[in-house]
Amino acid sequence: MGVGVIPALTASEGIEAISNHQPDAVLLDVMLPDMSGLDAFKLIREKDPRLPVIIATAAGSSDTAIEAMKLGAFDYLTKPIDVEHLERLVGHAIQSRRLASVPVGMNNLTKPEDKGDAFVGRCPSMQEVFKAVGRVAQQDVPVLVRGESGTGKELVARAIFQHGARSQGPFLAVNCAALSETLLESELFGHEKGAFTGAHDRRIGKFEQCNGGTIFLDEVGDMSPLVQSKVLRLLQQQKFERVGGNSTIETNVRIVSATNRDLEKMCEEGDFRNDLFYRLNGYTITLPPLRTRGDDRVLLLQHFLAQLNKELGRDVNGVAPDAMQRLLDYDWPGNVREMQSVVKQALLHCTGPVLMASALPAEVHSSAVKPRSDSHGVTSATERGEEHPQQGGTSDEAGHAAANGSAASFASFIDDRLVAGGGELYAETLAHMERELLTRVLTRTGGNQSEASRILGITRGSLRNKIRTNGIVIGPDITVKQ
Ligand SMILES: Nc1ncnc2c1ncn2[C@@H]1O[C@H](COP(=O)(O)OP(=O)(O)OP(=O)(O)O)[C@@H](O)[C@H]1O
Repeated sequence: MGVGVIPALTASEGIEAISNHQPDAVLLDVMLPDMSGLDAFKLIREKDPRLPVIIATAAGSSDTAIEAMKLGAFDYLTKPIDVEHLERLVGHAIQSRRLASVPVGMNNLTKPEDKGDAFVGRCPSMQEVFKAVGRVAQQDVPVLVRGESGTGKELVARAIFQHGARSQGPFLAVNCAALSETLLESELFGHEKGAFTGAHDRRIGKFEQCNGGTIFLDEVGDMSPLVQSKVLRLLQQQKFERVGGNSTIETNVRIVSATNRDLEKMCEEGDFRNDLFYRLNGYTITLPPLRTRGDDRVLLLQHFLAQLNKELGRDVNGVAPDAMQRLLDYDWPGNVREMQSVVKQALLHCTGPVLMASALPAEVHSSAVKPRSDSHGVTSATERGEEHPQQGGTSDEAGHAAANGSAASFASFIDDRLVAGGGELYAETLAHMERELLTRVLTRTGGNQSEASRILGITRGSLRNKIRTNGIVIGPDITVKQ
């Protein structure tokens, strides 16, 4: 996995190693020569309550691990250890450590010498966001972070946690769109042994684990009605039951949630509970789309150039004027995340010290013809070409022109890459095809994701992830029926 490992044979050796090396995660056995795993866990937790600890336990003796999870351990593994599961858990633990501990540097809240993730923003609307974070972080109210995909909602959630009164407590993130209803319910609330097929042991959920801390519910608009009602009760009473359990458990968590969906409209249409919306929305912070952030776009380009030059071992220190113009003309449907990925792709294709327009990915080029969203708000390079008014004609003709146009743009995409020398052409071409396919199907279904996932033969969750990772925007001005 590319992680360094520091072994320790006793609890006291381990605790000393934690002080000396400040690891990102701890793998802790429960059978230790000098003390019980639970006592070792308590000592580790006293030192650093945010350090993710994964407990390893023998099959059939998971009680200690479950006890530790109630006290905030990250997760547990049963022996014999399944290496793939171990890798996954360690990966999640490191990511969780990063979310909780790497400081988010907002200009007006942290000093320049602070190391961490820069939250770049000088335009008035971003300054308002930073001020709002400053205002609300110390109040223990639920916060709803809104904004299109890739605008920085997770950074805001981390900043609220880090500047809040619970900053010494745990911070756990759950993506509500990534899990099926049953798995999400169990992830959030835990389950009792035998609650459903495959529930071999009791499991402690994130709300219980995160007691005293902050939980980040990402894509909160994707929760099913059942999970919505359980979260509502939790917000009202700070009480819940594990799935399949009778005893009521109390917890004390602060909820920061995020969504790119139109929750008001979802409430009107009965897809989201009104009462939950008001509870989650103690305070709203809305991130502006990147295309409205003026000169921040240049600041962000410089920021990503510097960051990615370092990461990729490149030394590209300028942007050619025509490349800059294209980057500024582009409307960034996938916002800051898309800019990060465009700069990365451009650096990989760049051959000299200056970033030339030819190194930019195809979607940025096709926006040179000023884009507009289609009537369903689904935008992509291809759709923009397709709907360009100059193409004229009937909608059928436009459709054929679009099909030919996409074939041509696809061929030229491959040709451009061949000229640039390739390197990752297979992966890039598949990504290009995927984006093309998704935007066409979503346009055909009028933005209806259920219908689109049926046509595509993939689950809705998987479609949502693909929409997100491909930076496809289904705008707020359309009716998106789930
Ligand atoms: N203003 C910014 N300055 C620097 N980096 C940023 C900024 N905004 C976003 N990023 C970076 O862009 C990426 C996407 O940000 P983030 O995950 O916070 O977006 P999001 O709105 O939560 O996305 P999604 O809706 O898809 O979950 C991250 O790598 C983040 O660090």
